[in-house]
Order: sequence, then structure tokens, then C-alpha cells
Amino acid sequence: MPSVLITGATSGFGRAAAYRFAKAGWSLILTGRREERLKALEDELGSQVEVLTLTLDVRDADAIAQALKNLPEALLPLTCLINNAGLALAPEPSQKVALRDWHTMIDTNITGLVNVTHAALPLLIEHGAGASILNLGSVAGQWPYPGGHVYGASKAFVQQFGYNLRCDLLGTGVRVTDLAPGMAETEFTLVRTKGDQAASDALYRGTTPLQAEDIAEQLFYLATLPAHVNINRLEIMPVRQAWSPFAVDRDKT
Ligand SMILES: NC(=O)C1=CN([C@@H]2O[C@H](COP(=O)(O)OP(=O)(O)OC[C@H]3O[C@@H](n4cnc5c(N)ncnc54)[C@H](OP(=O)(O)O)[C@@H]3O)[C@@H](O)[C@H]2O)C=CC1
Ligand SMILES: O=CCS(=O)(=O)O
Repeated sequence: MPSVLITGATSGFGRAAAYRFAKAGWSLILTGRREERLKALEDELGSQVEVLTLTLDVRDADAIAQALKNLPEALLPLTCLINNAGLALAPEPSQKVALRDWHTMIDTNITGLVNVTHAALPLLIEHGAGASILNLGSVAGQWPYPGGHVYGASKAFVQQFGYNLRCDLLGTGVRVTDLAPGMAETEFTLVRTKGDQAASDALYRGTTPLQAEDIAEQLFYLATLPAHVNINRLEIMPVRQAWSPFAVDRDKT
């Protein structure tokens, strides 16, 4: 059976992807920090497919290297890595942001993604043709907006790291994609606003954001493309989201 390692499987895109890949019979390696949520997924999906849960913080390089070194043979070689764990913090302007929030985004979205990728690469290369690394980038990695600061920059890293990985992986058969969603309704905004449910509800109210299942469907599509096809970047927005005009600072009259 093909196997997929999903980081950040306890919520949002990662959780929806666990269900999507399980539906197709894939073996699952699910990670996140919230153990009780991982156990609930294992209880629910474990009767359909092989499920291994790893309670891990992607910022802990040693724990990740150790865990991936000791994967059961039945889950190897690894068919797909979904680098999904990530977060935005501090929607306010740069000059008002606490430095630790910038560090948390860099440590999670950049260092965490690099930690997992480094540990998983040998397992994907062993699989060869048909293996994939699917990285969750964002429209924020391409398009600037107020309050995007380090979050957007971290997603620009995800894109360029993926492109550079492709150069190094040429000849191994391992594919790399930057999947870059726009507005999607998950726990993302609750995390970004540090638990402000009203602010999260307000952002998604009166429009039609992407849902986690929309992204899970794209992840499954990418992972099951013919082995000779690599989509380098896939940007997806809800129909009801688009760009705005440039902002201009004007004299007060
Ligand atoms: N929702 C959106 O509008 C968009 C989101 N994205 C990106 O998609 C990805 C998933 O986001 P989404 O599903 O929306 O958000 P959620 O907040 O719903 O899910 C985020 C997941 O990441 C995990 N996570 C966060 N920090 C860590 C960490 N240090 N170690 C391990 N796991 C961690 C969380 O698990 P736990 O807390 O249990 O550790 C959780 O499972 C992120 O990379 C995000 O930047 C991209 C574009 C749009
Ligand atoms: O990555 C998340 C989407 S947005 O909040 O930057 O538009």
C-alpha cells in the first residue's frame, strides 16, 4: 500500500487529507502536537487503513530524525510527504509585532519544514518514481499584504526551497509541489488571532472560503498524478477572493 506522512494532521488541511488518503486505502503516518486528536484519528481511521501516529513538534529536529529512522517496514518506502504543519501569528503591522511571534513562524514554517524534509528524503528517494513532497505554501508567499510580514516571507521560502529541491532530486523520481491556497476556513485564523473566535468567524462570514476538503482533494490529486508529471506550483483561491489595488500614502488635506 502507498504511505503518506502528514504533518499537522490534528486540524484543517492535514486532518482532511488524512481522511482523503484513508478513503483511497493509503497507509497513514500522522503527526502533530495534540496527542488526543491524533488518537481520535487513529481510533476512527485505524479500522480502515494502517495508521501510525507520532506526537511531534516539527521544531524538534532530533525527535523527527529519530521517529522517521524507526518507521515500521510496512510503511516503507514512503510514497508521499505532506509538509502541512504551519501557522501565522500577529496580524498587526510589523512595527507592533512581538519578536517571539516572528521567531515562532520561522521556527515552524521554515525550520520545521526543513527538519521533516531532511529526515524523510532518504525514505522518498528509496521509493523513487511516483514519490512526492507536497509543501503547503500560500498565496501570501507570492502576494504581499499588510500584516503578512514574516508569514508571507516564510511561505516564499517554502516555494523557493521546493524549486531548489527539485533541482537536486532530478533523476530520483521524487516530485515536489508548492500548493499555495488562498483563504480557507480552518483553525488557521483562530491561531493567528491567538484564540479570538469572533475575529475568526468575522473573517469567514458572508463569503465562501475554501474548505479543508478542497485542499485535501488537491493533495490527493497531486500525489496520484502519473509518475512522470510534476506540478511545480498550484495556487488556489476561492472564487470570491481576488487581489486589491496598490495602497498609496497621500497628503492629508
Ligand atoms: N487556512 C488558510 O487560509 C491557509 C493555510 N495555509 C497553510 O496550510 C497549513 C495548514 O493550515 P490550516 O490547516 O489552515 O491550519 P490549522 O491551524 O487548522 O492546522 C495547522 C496544523 O499545523 C500543526 N502545527 C502547528 N504548529 C506545529 C508544530 N510546531 N509542530 C507540529 N505541528 C504543528 C497543528 O497541529 P498541533 O497544534 O496539534 O501541533 C495543526 O494540525 C499551514 O502551513 C498554513 O500556513 C496556506 C494557505 C491558506
Ligand atoms: O496562508 C493563508 C492565506 S492568507 O491569510 O495569507 O490569505
